[in-house]
Amino acid sequence: MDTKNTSPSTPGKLKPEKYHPPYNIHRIRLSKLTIYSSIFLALIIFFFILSPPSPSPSSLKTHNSWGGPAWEKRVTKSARRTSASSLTVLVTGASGFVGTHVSLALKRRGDGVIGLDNFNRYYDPNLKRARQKVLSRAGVFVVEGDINDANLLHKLFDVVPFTHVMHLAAQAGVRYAMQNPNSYIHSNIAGFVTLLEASKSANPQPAIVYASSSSVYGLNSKVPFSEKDRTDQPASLYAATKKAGEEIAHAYNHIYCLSVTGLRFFTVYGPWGRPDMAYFFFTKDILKGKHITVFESPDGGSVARDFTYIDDIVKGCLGALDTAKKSTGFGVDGKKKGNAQYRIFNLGNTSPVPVTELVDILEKLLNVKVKRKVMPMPRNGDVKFTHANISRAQKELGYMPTTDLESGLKKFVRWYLDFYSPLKNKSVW
Ligand SMILES: O=C(O)[C@H]1O[C@H](OP(=O)(O)OP(=O)(O)OC[C@H]2O[C@@H](n3ccc(=O)[nH]c3=O)[C@H](O)[C@@H]2O)[C@H](O)[C@@H](O)[C@H]1O
Repeated sequence: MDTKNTSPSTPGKLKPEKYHPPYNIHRIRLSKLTIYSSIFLALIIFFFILSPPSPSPSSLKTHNSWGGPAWEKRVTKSARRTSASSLTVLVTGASGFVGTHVSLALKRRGDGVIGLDNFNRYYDPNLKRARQKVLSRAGVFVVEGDINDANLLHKLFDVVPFTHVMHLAAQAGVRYAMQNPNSYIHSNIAGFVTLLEASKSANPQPAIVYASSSSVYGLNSKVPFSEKDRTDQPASLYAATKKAGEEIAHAYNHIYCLSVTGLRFFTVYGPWGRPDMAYFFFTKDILKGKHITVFESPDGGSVARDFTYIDDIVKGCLGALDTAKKSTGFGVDGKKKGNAQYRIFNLGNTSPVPVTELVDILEKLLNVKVKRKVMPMPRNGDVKFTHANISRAQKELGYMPTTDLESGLKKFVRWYLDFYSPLKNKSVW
C-alpha cells in the first residue's frame, strides 16, 4: 500500500486511511519506547539520589544523638560548678546567638553549664558549629538534641540537678513565619511545653528564665512599651507564639509552682549574630555591592527599632538568673508549698533608631556607598517601631544598657570581617 498519498492537502477534506504497520515493527517501536523511558526514569532516580538535600522550610530537622556513659561523663563535667553558691544551668538554644554569649558568660564566672541545641538549618549551621567550637574551648558541652525530645530532657534532669534553665531555643524571625508557620508552633509552643513538663517533674525543680520578645507588643502604640501595656494584638505568628509562651509559663507557675521569668528581648544584635536579621544581611549585601531594601512605614515615616547590644542582653539574662527564686513546687502531701515567682521584663536599649540610620552607620563603618531601595513595609508581620521602658528591669535586675548602636555595630562589623575573611583569621572572640 502506498502511504505517501494518504494525507489530505486541506484538513478534513480527505479522510486518511489508517496505516497498520506490520506487527513486528509496532513491537519494535513499543519496546524502544519502553527502553528510552526506563533509561530516562533511571537517570532521574540516579540524580535524585546523588543530589544533596535542600534546606526546605519544612525540613529543619536534624539528626540528634545522645546517651551512653561517655556522653554522661561529658554532661557531668560541663555541669560542674566552681562553688556551692554557683548556679547549674541548662541553656537551651546554646549554639544560637544569645545562647552562646550567655553560656560563655555563665561559664566564665564559675557556673556549671550544659547547652542543648538541635542545630537546625533555619540559618547557616556552620555558624552554629563555629559557636559550638568556641563553647567547647570554654568547657561548655552542647548536647545535640531537641527540646521536643522528652526522654532526652528527663535524662538530662536525671544526670544533673539543674538549679536553673535558661530557655533560649526558639524559632526566631518575624517574617519567616509566613513561609513556615508550623516551625513556630513546634519550637515556641510544643517545645516549650515539653521543657516545662520536664522541669516540673524534675527534682530539684529548676527556676526557669525564658526568652520572650518585644514583638508581643504588636500593634500597641503607647510608647515606650511597658510590661503593663496590652499584648493582645500580635502582628505576626512569631509574636503570637511568643505571647502564647508567656501565658503557658503563667499556667505552669500557677499550677506547678515553677519559678518563671520572661525576658522580652528588643532586636538583639552583635558579634556572632543571626544571619536572618537585617543588620547582618545588610552588611553581607552591602559588601557584595548588592541593593538593600529599606522599609518605610505605610505613611512614609521611618521604621525604627530599639536595637539592643548583645553584652547588655547578657547582663540582663544573668541578672534574671541571679534574682530568680527557687520553684516552690508541691510538698510531699501533694499540696502547693506557696506561690512561686512570676516575672516579665523588657530588655531593650530605650533608644529607638530608624532603620535608615542603621544603614547610614553601616555605610560609614564598611566604607561602601550603599545602594538602597526604599519601599513601604510589606504586611509581613513587621511593626513600625519598638521602644522599651526598662525601669522594671533596672529596679529588679540592676539592668542598665550601655552600648549605643554605632559602638555595637562597630564591634559587629569587626567580627564579621574577621569571621568571613578569606584568610580565616580566627582571633574573632
Ligand atoms: O525584638 C524582637 O523580639 C525581634 O527582633 C528581631 O526582629 P526585628 O526587629 O524585625 O529585626 P530584623 O528582622 O533585623 O529587622 C530590623 C528592622 O529592619 C527592617 N527591615 C528588615 C528587612 C529588610 O529587608 N528591610 C528592612 O528595612 C525591619 O522592618 C525592622 O524594622 C528578631 O529577628 C526577632 O526574632 C525578634 O527577636
